[in-house]
Amino acid sequence: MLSVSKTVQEMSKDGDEPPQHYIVRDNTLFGPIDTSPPLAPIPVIDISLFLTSPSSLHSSLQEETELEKLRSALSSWGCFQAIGHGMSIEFLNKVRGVTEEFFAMPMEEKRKYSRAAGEIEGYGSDSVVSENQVLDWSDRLSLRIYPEDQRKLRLWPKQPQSFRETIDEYAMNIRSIMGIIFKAMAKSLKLEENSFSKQFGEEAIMQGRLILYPPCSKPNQVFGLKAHSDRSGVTILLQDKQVKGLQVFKDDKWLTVPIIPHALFLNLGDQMQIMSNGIFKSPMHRVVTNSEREKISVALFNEPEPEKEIGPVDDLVDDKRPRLYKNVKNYARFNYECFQKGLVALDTVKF
Ligand SMILES: O=C(O)CCC(=O)C(=O)O
Ligand SMILES: [Fe+2]
Repeated sequence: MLSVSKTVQEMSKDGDEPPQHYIVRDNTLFGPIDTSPPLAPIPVIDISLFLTSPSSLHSSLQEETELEKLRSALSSWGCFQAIGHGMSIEFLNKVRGVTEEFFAMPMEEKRKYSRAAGEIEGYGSDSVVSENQVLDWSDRLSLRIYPEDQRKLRLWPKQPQSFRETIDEYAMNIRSIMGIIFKAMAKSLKLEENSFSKQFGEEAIMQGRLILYPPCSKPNQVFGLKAHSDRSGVTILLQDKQVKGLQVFKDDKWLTVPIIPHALFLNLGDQMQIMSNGIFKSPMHRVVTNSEREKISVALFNEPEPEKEIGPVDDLVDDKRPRLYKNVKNYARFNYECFQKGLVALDTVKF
C-alpha cells in the first residue's frame, strides 16, 4: 500500500515524517505558520439573555446590551464565544468524550465507517481533489445530521455505545440554540425576527464534522486545517477542552482562539455574510498542529436548504448600503465548483 492511504493518525502513531504533499509550499499568502500567536480577544456573549419570555413586550436593558455586543462581534470578528447556552460542562465533555473514544478505536473498527470515493460523508483523512493540493494533518468523521431523514445511519458509529444518542442530543440542543441566535442576529440589526431563519427554510441542513488532529512532527510546515472561510450559514464549534490550535485572521494578523471549556465557539460562514449584505463577516480561520498533544473538535455546520435561494435581506439594502451580493442557490455546490476553478465563491457572487 502507498503511504498515502495511511490515515494521519496512523502516520502520527508510526512516527512518520509528514509526506511531501502535507508540507505547505506557498506560505506567502497568509505568512509563515506561526503556531502560537497572541490570544484573540473574542467577545464572550451570554445567549441566555436572548431568551425573553413571549409575554414581555420590551427587551430588557440587559438584552439590548447583549444584542449590541452580538452585532458588534459579528460585524468585526464574525465570531464569538457563546455561554449561557444551557448545556452543562459535563454534557459538553461527554460529546468530546465520544469523539475521542471513536478516534481511539482500532482502525478496523473505524474503517467500517470509511468515506467512499467521491463521497463527503464518512470517516477518513483529507480527500485529494486536485494535484497540487496541500493536505491537512487531520482525520474526520463527517455526518449529515439534519434533515433527520437524510441520516446515513450506516456511517454513524455503533461504538462507543453512547455515540449516537450523545451526538443526537447535542445536535438537537444546537438546533434550538440556532433558532435563538438567528432571532437575536436579526433583532440586533433591527430586522424582523425571522429574517434569517426563513432563508434557512424548514429543511435546513446540519452537517457534523468530528475532527482529530494527531501530533505532528513539523508544526511550522504543516496545517491541521488550511486557512478558509466556512461555506455554511453558521458554524458551531466545540473546541478541545485543553489543546489550542484554532486561529482567526483579523486586521491582517492571525490570532489564537482561546479555549473556554464550557463555551461554544460560533463563527459565521459565507452564506450569512451574503444574507446580511456584508454587515456580518465570515472570518478566515485555520488550525495549526503541535508535536505533542492530540486535539479533537466537533463542528456543526448549519446551512440553508440547498434549493432555496438566499440573498441579502431587503431591509439591509438601501441607497447608503447598496446590494453587495446576488441571490444564490445551493451555495455548497457553487462553492465547490468555484474551488475547482481556483475561484473564491464569495467574490464570484458579488453584485
Ligand atoms: O477544528 C477546528 O478548530 C476548526 C474546524 C473548522 O474550521 C472546520 O471544520 O471548518
Ligand atoms: Fe471552518
